[in-house]
Amino acid sequence: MENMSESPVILNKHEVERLLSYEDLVPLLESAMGKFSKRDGSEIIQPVRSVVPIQQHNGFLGLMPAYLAAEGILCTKMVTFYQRPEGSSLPSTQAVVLLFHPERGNITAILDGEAITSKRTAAASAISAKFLKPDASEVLCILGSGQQAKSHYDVFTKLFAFKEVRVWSRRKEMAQVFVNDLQGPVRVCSSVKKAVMGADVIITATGSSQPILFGEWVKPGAHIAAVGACRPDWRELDDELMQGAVVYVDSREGAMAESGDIILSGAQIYAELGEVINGCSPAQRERTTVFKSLGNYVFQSYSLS
Ligand SMILES: NC(=O)C1=CN([C@@H]2O[C@H](COP(=O)(O)OP(=O)(O)OC[C@H]3O[C@@H](n4cnc5c(N)ncnc54)[C@H](O)[C@@H]3O)[C@@H](O)[C@H]2O)C=CC1
Ligand SMILES: O=C(O)C1=NCCCC1
Repeated sequence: MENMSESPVILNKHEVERLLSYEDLVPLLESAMGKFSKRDGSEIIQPVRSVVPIQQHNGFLGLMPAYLAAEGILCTKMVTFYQRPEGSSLPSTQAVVLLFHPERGNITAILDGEAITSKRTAAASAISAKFLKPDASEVLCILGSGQQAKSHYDVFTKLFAFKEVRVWSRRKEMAQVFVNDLQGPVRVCSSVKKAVMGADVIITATGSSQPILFGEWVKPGAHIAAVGACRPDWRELDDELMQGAVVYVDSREGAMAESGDIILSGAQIYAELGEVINGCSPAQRERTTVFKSLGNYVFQSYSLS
């Protein structure tokens, strides 16, 4: 979308949803993750995001600039996340992505960031599963029933052939509402333990700040895409799980600054997912693996630019 005029293009949520397909996004994101992990500053510059905590409202504002020289992408995302009470009509995650002309510095596009965040995050988890899930993966389990749960359901069922999909949400009726909106069969589970027992792939996409997923319930060799708990004092996974698994991250610096599951458990980071993509670190599929996702790189606008 080349915009040479003075006024930036403005795309709302529906337009972004229509234009941003997983077919485009997944391979582009995989390539970008690989480039990022080379730490070759001439390819991708992306500092750890700045976060402004908004403690009195259980939220934060994140500022996420990035420059992808080869692709000519200069952009920043601004995102807020608020822990909302169950049933709140407000979205927990809201965002805008600004694209700049890398030579001239003017703003070329203003994009709704909610759909970008949903799809980009789910695409990153799908890439982690592509490399790290057990070879014979039959059961997918999703913890949470919000925006990320939905985008993860969409891309995981699109890319992989699971025989069974389960969902758990802290209020069972919310899990039922979630399932009612989907096309395929999904089993609503009444506890995290029931949902995750025997699952090959587990997605944690909740707003929790305390562990909800415990290592003793997880099938050895399972792959966990841990999407929530993006603050240094928030958790979704317990110490046993974190310490016993092979832990992959999107960005080492980001994880050490922001992931409560890593910082508070003392778990060692084994590799960045980009290092696996580049063939520099093995994908230990036979072990229990955790991909701790933080979203800490702004390839959000990649396939729209
Ligand atoms: N890693 C990444 O790149 C990204 C991570 N996130 C994170 O993903 C998580 C989910 O985000 P959204 O789906 O946008 O939020 P959402 O509000 O749409 O859904 C949150 C879900 O978590 C559940 N939940 C909230 N508090 C809980 C608790 N204490 N225990 C158990 N379940 C709880 C809610 O019932 C709901 O099902 C958040 O933690 C958010 O920060 C969001 C965007 C990108
Ligand atoms: O990468 C993002 O976008 C987000 N990451 C953590 C939670 C809010 C959104």
